[in-house]
Amino acid sequence: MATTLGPNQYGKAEVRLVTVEREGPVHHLRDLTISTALRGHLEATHLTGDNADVVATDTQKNTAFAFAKQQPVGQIEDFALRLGRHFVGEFGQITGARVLISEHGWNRIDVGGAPHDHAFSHGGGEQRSTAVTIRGERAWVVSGLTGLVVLKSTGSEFHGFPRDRYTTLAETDDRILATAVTACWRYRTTELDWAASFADIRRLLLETFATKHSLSLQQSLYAMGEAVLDAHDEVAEVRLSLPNKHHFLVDLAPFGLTNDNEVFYAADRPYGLIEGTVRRTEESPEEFADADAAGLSWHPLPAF
Ligand SMILES: O=c1[nH]c(=O)c2[nH]c(=O)[nH]c2[nH]1
Repeated sequence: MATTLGPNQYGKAEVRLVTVEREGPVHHLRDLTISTALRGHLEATHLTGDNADVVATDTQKNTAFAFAKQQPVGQIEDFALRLGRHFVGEFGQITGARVLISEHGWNRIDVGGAPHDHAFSHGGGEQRSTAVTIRGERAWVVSGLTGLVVLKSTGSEFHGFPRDRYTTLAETDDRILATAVTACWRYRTTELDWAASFADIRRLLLETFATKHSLSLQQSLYAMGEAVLDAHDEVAEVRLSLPNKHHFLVDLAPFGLTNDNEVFYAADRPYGLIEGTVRRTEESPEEFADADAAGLSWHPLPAF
C-alpha cells in the first residue's frame, strides 16, 4: 500500500501559566492557557522515528515559562508573536508555528472600598483569546473573546418565520434575548495597542447587543460585527458564534394565573446556535492590501 504523510503539526496544548509581577506590595496577576504547535520538516519522526528535528513539546512548554520570567508577559498577542517567532527563528526545520493563548481575568477583591494589593476574585467564565500563526517571516493575528454572557429583557422580537405542520413556536414581539458571545476578529496588522483595541471592540459588542432592537439573533449578530468593522480599521473580519439561550414563557394558566412576560423557564439545552462572519466589501486601502488576505489566519492546517 502506498501512503504519504499529510499535513501535520505538534506541540504542547493548554500550558497553564500564572505570573505574579510585584510592584512593591501591589501584585499583578496574569493567568494564561497557552498552546503551541509547530510545523515544518517533520517527516523523519513520522516515517522512521528519527527525532533529530523534533523540538520536544516539553521544550515548548519550558520556553513559555522561561519567556514569562525573562520579560513581562505583556499583551497576549505580543507574547504569542514572541513565542512563535522564537521557534521559527531558532530551528531551521521549523517553518511555521501556531500559538493560541487565552487569558482568564482576575479582579482585585474590594476590601472596605479599596482594591486589595494581592487578593483576587475570579472574573467568571469570560476569556480573552488570541491565535497567532507564523509562517517564515509572516505572521497573522486573530483575537477574540469567549463566554461573554449577556441578556436583554426586552427589545427583542421573533416573528414572520415560516409555519409548517411541525411548527409550534409562538410568534413574539417581546422576548428575552440572551447569549454567550464567542467573537474573534482578524487583524490586518501585527503591531498594535492590543489592549485598547480589545477593550473598544468588547465595548462595541456589548453596546450593540444592548441597543440594537432585535428582530432575530441573526440581525443582532450582523449589527455587532458591523459596529466593530465600522469603528476599527485595523480589523478585516469578525466571526461570531451566538448560542440562543432560550427563556421560555411558563404557562401559568393551569394555576389560574396570567403570565405577562414575567416568569420564564431558562432552558439549558437544546439551544439555537447562530454563527456568522461579517466582512468588509470595499477595496483595501494601500496600507492593508497585503494584510487583507486571510492567509493562514483561520485554518490551522488544511486537514484540521
Ligand atoms: O433569533 C432567533 N433566530 C432563529 O433562527 C430562531 N429560531 C427559533 O426557534 N428561535 C429563534 N430566534
